Amino acid sequence: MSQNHHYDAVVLGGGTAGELVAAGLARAGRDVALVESRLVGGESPYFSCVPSKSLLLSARRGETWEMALARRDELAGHRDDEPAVARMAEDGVTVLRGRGRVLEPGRVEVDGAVHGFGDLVVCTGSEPVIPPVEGLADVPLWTSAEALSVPDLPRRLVILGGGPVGCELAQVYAAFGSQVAVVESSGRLLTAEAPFAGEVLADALRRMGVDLRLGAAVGDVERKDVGVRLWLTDGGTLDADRVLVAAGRRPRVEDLGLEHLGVTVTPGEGIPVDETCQVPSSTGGVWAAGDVTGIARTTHAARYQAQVALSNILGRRREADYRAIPRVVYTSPTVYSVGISPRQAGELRIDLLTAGYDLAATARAAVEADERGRVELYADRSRGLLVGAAAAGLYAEEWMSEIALAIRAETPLSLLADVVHAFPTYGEAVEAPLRELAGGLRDGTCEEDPR
Ligand SMILES: Cc1cc2nc3c(=O)[nH]c(=O)nc-3n(C[C@H](O)[C@H](O)[C@H](O)COP(=O)(O)OP(=O)(O)OC[C@H]3O[C@@H](n4cnc5c(N)ncnc54)[C@H](O)[C@@H]3O)c2cc1C
Ligand SMILES: NC(=O)c1ccc[n+]([C@@H]2O[C@H](COP(=O)([O-])OP(=O)(O)OC[C@H]3O[C@@H](n4cnc5c(N)ncnc54)[C@H](O)[C@@H]3O)[C@@H](O)[C@H]2O)c1
Repeated sequence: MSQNHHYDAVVLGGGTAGELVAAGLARAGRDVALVESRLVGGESPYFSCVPSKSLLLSARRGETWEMALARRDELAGHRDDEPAVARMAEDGVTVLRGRGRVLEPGRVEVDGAVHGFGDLVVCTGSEPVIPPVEGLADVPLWTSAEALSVPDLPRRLVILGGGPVGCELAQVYAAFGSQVAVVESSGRLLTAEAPFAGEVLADALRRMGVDLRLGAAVGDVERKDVGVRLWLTDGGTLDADRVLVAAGRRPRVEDLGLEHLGVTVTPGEGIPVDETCQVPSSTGGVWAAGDVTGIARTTHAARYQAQVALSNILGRRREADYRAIPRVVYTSPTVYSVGISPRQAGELRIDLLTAGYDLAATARAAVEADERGRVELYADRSRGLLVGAAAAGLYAEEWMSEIALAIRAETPLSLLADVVHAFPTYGEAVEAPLRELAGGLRDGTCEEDPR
């Protein structure tokens, strides 16, 4: 096959990470092509972050489903990527529409046309995992992409998975009147995070009428004359008009031809990257950023990795540091986690010192008439440093940012314990646990709240 054009760099995948790398390289004078098989912009603006946050906000405001849909679709640009394509063109990026696949070192095929490249940046994102449940393939399924782009409001919705996607969408659909059940095979919601966070959220969802089936898996699914019946491993059954699969996502690494560059990929696992976002390869010049690396799987992490890759491709060495990337579930109340979780600490054998505080004890909770939630801070006893935190509470995504900074900057606990917060804010809730941790590390004990 003859080659069309040689680019300094080809970026595979035009989502959050791919757009940022391609635009940055083009602005620096490189000849860049961005290959995108679906919509330039990727998941975040059209199928994930933006529509889900829009619907959650509409639910909190008490809007009708019709108003919420109109707002969601407006914010998602009606899933038209022409403005994004135009922005790429303004930056000097050539957009190649189609599926990209590496043919050999320095050559990539995009829907039959061959192009040359110097550097290759893989930003192909992730895809939903469909669990191997008997009968599931024979019933009409939604993944989050359908749930966030179609206009239907199912009367009875069963969600498989109680992670961030399952919890956010359970709250959306319950708020607008669907009868929602969540089946979560582990014993609790948000199983990767601090146990109290899942409990606060479970309480909020149950109060909205969500039927939580925790510790049960779906054993079998059968299509009925009307809807679907699901048999659970705990002996229970659920009837639904729609099943939404929210059972995790996996990096999109297959059929990219990376083996031609000496890159080993394992289905279900991220493309390996070093701290500069470079992929070990036999040719050099291979980079990856975003969900495809399987490292942090959020839009802000995709942007961070894209900036790191961009800097290194341009010859300015920069290393990624993942110690304080926030993980936020935008339900009401919000669940915010950052750094090491208690579960990870157990896996890594880190001896954690924990201090917590109920938000109900803040004056702000009384003012807002919302006393739900708690904050917990985790220090590494051997290093004497704050290494993780979790909070469930109103606006936690905003007032917990200082804790991310403290973890990233390794700010001494004695200094953090001296920081003054405005009254009356939820942010005051971190003061007592910070003092408790500082005191506990000094004395080898963890003191009671001295207030
Ligand atoms: C329901 C939901 C809600 C979420 N909410 C949030 C949130 O509130 N905040 C947050 O930070 N994160 C959120 N996330 C995560 C966030 O969406 C992702 O982390 C982010 O979109 C990853 O960006 P990316 O650039 O890595 O991949 P993507 O945005 O997925 O882009 C990858 C692109 O590559 C293209 N592609 C793949 N293979 C090829 C190929 N061979 N050739 C050409 N093109 C290809 C795809 O079509 C896609 O457009 C949410 C995720 C979900 C599912
Ligand atoms: N606000 C945000 O930043 C945000 C929001 C949503 C999603 N995300 C990203 O999207 C990714 C995917 O989220 P997710 O919630 O789909 O995945 P997840 O892996 O976090 O959670 C999936 C859950 O499904 C459960 N599960 C798996 N198979 C099951 C089965 N057969 N039956 C019942 N339960 C089953 C698992 O135990 C797990 O708790 C996350 O890694 C996250 O980074 C981010």
